[in-house]
Amino acid sequence: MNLRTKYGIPANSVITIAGTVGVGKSTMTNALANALDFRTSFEKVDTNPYLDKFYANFTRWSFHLQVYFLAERFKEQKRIFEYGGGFIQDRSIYEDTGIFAKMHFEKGTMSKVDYETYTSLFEAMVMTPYFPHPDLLIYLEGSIDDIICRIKERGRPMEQQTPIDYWNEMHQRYEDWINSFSACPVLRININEYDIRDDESSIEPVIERIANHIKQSQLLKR
Ligand SMILES: Nc1ncnc2c1ncn2[C@@H]1O[C@H](COP(=O)(O)OP(=O)(O)O)[C@@H](O)[C@H]1O
Ligand SMILES: Nc1ncnc2c1ncn2[C@H]1C[C@H](O)[C@@H](COP(=O)(O)O)O1
Repeated sequence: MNLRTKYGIPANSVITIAGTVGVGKSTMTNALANALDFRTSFEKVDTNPYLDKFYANFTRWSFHLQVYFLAERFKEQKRIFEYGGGFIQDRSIYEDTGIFAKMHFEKGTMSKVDYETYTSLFEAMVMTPYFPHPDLLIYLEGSIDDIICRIKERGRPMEQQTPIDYWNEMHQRYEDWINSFSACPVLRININEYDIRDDESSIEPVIERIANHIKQSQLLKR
């Protein structure tokens, strides 16, 4: 019996993993998909044509990058829908607007007109009754020091050259954002509560919590 069946997680569930850069979303996405026998939906970092340029010049490329991410995530949303669910998704679509676009607008690295154009596109595409929200958003949280260590350890050049203040600000914004997030049920997990890199079996308690959370949310919906 696999862990999905053992804990009664519906085969068509869609679980999205949220959290700041470097917190461990991709690692968790892989671990959960393997354990539950679900498909994965990843952000494509290496083939993103704007990401390097964006890190080199936020003001010049922030609008282009947001539109690119929005299109990519929307295509992924369609793919998930066409398969009928059964997916773990690395980063939610809500973070693009709630964290990144907002932060760049408020810091002055995205113009007001670009931000308004982007927001209206996002709302027209996502905030409609036809857009399927995930069954669960897992929010990974950890201390800024641990997260910065992970960003350094991963070693993406564009992120190494980015000032620490950028990651500090993002970390704070994530905390504020998740405290008022209500588009779908949320399970908060601290990165010190599991160790899937060195101990594969530590995924099982996480799965048990996911199952309980999905069950509770379904009861509340009735
Ligand atoms: N549970 C963990 N324990 C220790 N290191 C981890 C853990 N999860 C992820 N990492 C490491 O942290 C870095 C960032 O992880 P990643 O999953 O790529 O984060 P994200 O997708 O949130 O940006 C990687 O080097 C990864 O190996
Ligand atoms: N919407 C976004 N705006 C700006 N930058 C973004 C956005 N979504 C992801 N990113 C960046 C952040 C990281 O450098 C890479 C990949 O994110 P990760 O959290 O490591 O999966 O893309």
